[in-house]
Amino acid sequence: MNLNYSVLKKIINFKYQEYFIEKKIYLKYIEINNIISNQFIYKFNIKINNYYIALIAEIKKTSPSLGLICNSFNPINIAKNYEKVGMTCLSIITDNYFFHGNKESLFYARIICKIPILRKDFIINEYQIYESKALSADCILLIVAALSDKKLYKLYKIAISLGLDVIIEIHNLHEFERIIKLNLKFLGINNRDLHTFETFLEITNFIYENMYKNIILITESGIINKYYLLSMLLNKINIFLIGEYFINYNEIIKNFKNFIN
Ligand SMILES: O=C(O)c1ccccc1NCC(=O)[C@H](O)[C@H](O)COP(=O)(O)O
Repeated sequence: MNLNYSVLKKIINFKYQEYFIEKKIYLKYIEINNIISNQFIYKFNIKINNYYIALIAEIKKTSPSLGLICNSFNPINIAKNYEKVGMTCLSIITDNYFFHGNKESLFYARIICKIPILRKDFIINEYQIYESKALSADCILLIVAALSDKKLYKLYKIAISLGLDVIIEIHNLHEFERIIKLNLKFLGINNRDLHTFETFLEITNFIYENMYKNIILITESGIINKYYLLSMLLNKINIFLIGEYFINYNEIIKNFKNFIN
């Protein structure tokens, strides 16, 4: 695990403090939620098996790399709109300190939306996985760059045992080698280096060209126009996680139609 001085390191350090304090707060919820979901991967699997693209639309107000993205941020309305225009799944950032997201948004979006939801946060302990379940997330993200092998494997197993889907996220081939043993069917590739914020879409294409072809890739970050998307489609990458581009405009529906057309 390489956590040299970087934003990711700051976030992870902060998470250790945050969860030291928060652990008791959600305990009540955690005891009452036993719903098995497993809908997230299923949904985008259906899309790509039928030769559609699958879009995971991310809801975030700010980010360390971009600052404020959305002025009049209403995550529940955005979630409703995204569902209405036909997004495959939602990704809701619940980190508060760095992204100004919150857990309640996910909880309420889950009540009003039928499409599956990824809880996007920096998961570093077992407790957060139970918490994700309690919030009714369908899927969690595990960032390889933020976890030791031992912890990554442990958290992955716990999440699967609770009926959560998991997207494991890598940024380079070294991280890919660290997760080979998990025998994954799906893998998230973040085009953004979370230490430096440099974003290159070629990262996904490069990893695709240098790995087994039986793993389906989800490309994440930096997709800000349809030409980027088309270039990825040529490489048979057809699951996209898109935040800034969709959220940046208030006219989400118009924007989405432009994007698809
Ligand atoms: O985006 C950041 O600034 C960031 C910083 C540190 C850790 C994670 C970060 N982003 C999370 C993401 O991966 C993106 O929000 C997601 O892939 C969507 O990216 P985009 O379409 O470029 O908004």
